[in-house]
Amino acid sequence: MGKVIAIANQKGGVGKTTTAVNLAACLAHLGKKVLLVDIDPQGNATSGIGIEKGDIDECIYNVLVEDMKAKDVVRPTNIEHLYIIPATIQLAGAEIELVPVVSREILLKNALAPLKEQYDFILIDCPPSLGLLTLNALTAADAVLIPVQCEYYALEGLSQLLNTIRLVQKHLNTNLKLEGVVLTMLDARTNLGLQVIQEVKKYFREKVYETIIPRNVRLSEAPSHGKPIILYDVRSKGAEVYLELAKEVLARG
Ligand SMILES: Nc1ncnc2c1ncn2[C@@H]1O[C@H](COP(=O)(O)OP(=O)(O)OP(=O)(O)O)[C@@H](O)[C@H]1O
Repeated sequence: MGKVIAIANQKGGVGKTTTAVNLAACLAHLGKKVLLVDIDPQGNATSGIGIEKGDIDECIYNVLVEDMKAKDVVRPTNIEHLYIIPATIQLAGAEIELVPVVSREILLKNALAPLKEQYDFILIDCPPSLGLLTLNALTAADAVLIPVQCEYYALEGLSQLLNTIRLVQKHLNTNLKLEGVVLTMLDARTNLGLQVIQEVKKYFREKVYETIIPRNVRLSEAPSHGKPIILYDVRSKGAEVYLELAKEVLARG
């Protein structure tokens, strides 16, 4: 059975999508069959992986709101072994449209269940909120990976997220584990970074791995330089840190 990892943090711009896209590409490069599920209405993982917005007929919206089968929305990407369920701006209304739906927190879990046997990893790129879409991701996931940008307000935001994760563990998904914390856009290990890690360890008994993604890692080497989300060529130096992260994810199993 494939492992489902939600990449979540309700804080905006902390590196969720950049981590999701590059981790997915690196896991695929290491020979794993990977499905990236974009549940952020901004659709940055979708465009970041190379799918033009005008080129999308069906997306995760049709799965969650219109009951379409997830397998019918999966698309191949230009990267071998990497597939995506795209998102479009249509998804922005889904949280309101789903209000009358009973068990609306488990729609994604149910939709992805038949795909778990077909992929080694399913990565879910969450939107910057703790709303219904993120709850669906946390409920569908086996583990959650938290990108944290180490700045002054990081700890406060993190404690909100960890509180939500604990509530999800209690009420919606007793199997949810913490996969790890990715400290993004850091130049070096700082006191704030260490404080963030300590905070996480207070909440979780599982061993949490820590990966540091430096700020502006050779952005100029990225083939999609100039786009908001950088998808590194896995052979480039910029991808090294994501390859290390992918190896840690594999080692954890
Ligand atoms: N390691 C990094 N070094 C420099 N810039 C980075 C790094 N990681 C991400 N960025 C940049 O920071 C911005 C936000 O990153 P990203 O979109 O991945 O965050 P996000 O948490 O998914 O955002 P949102 O909350 O809007 O979904 C992007 O412009 C991205 O290119």
